[in-house]
Amino acid sequence: MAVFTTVTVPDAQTLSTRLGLGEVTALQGIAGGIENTNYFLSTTQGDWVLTLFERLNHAQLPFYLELMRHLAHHGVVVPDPQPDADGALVHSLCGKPAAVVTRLQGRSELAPQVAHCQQLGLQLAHMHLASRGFALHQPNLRGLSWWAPTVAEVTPLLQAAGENDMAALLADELAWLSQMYASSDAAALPQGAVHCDLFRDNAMFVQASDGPRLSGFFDFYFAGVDALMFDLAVCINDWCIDLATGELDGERLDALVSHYQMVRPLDAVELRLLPALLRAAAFRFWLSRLWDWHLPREASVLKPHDPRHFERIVRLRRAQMDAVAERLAAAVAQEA
Ligand SMILES: Nc1ncnc2c1ncn2[C@@H]1O[C@H](COP(=O)(O)OP(=O)(O)O)[C@@H](O)[C@H]1O
Ligand SMILES: N[C@@H](CCOP(=O)(O)O)C(=O)O
Repeated sequence: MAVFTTVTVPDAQTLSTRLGLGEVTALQGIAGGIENTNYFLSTTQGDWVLTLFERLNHAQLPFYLELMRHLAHHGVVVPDPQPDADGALVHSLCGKPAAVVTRLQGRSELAPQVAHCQQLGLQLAHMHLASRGFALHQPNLRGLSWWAPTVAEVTPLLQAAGENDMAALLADELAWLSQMYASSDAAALPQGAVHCDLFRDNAMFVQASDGPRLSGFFDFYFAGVDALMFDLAVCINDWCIDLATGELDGERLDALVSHYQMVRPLDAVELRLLPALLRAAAFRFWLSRLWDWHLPREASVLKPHDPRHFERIVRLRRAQMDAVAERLAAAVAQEA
């Protein structure tokens, strides 16, 4: 359950009135999620999601909420944060920073098929095109500059637990990725404000007569400026794998990459570095899961995700660089 702070109907009404959203007709806590307090809120003017932020503070939130608003106003299917009379998107409720965003229809597809990956590829590329005009800048806070100190923090804990192989792999992979990021190819990668955590549980689908239709992406609270291909790599490592083994599923990979390419063709350096960025994206989540596992924080991460899943993926992507490069080139060629 993810209601850390209880919100009453009068509390919600106060905020709804301030935002000009009408009378509250329903308020229901949302069970999913691990980080924030979320409620479905219905008013006489529509259906919304009310979030009370348990970790992020007022100063940190404008980047994420303004990005969502920018994307929503440029035709991308994302929740639209509602402003107050002064145009502010970050509000206060029950002593916490809060936001009210439009509610997406549908549900997450936790066993995505080719058709879901095609939709994801199209909409992800649209989102990357739309984010180009976004004026605020914040780096990906879970990027390379977070990795080195976090590896230093986690390594002694792994060693104390007798996980010396794991600690060695962490160090080796960090060294390889640091070198990759220092290359001229990496410096040439197109960048933008990207989601950085677009796993299958952060998208919604509705069923249309011709198949699933992506109704939106949400949970932008790890977004930041990074290579567009890093965002695509995060998606591939979650949407296009066999969850039990971490192995890539060729058909879903082709579907995602070829449909992305239809909207935003990859340039040569992006295609060349994508296998390396698959390693980077796997490493990022392996490390954050190790960090959550060994250094759990109060009032967040109720049930830490299993780091072993991403350790497996790191090992696979290291071993499969050439095979993955070939497969990606074929997927891109489908649409050339
Ligand atoms: N804009 C939205 N529209 C519809 N449902 C949403 C929306 N935002 C969040 N949800 C629902 O709330 C749940 C928790 O949201 P999430 O952002 O994952 O929480 P947390 O930040 O705590 O991890 C999601 O699984 C989804 O069901
Ligand atoms: N997707 C990350 C964890 C982030 O949690 P979220 O619920 O905020 O998406 C992972 O799987 O490690």
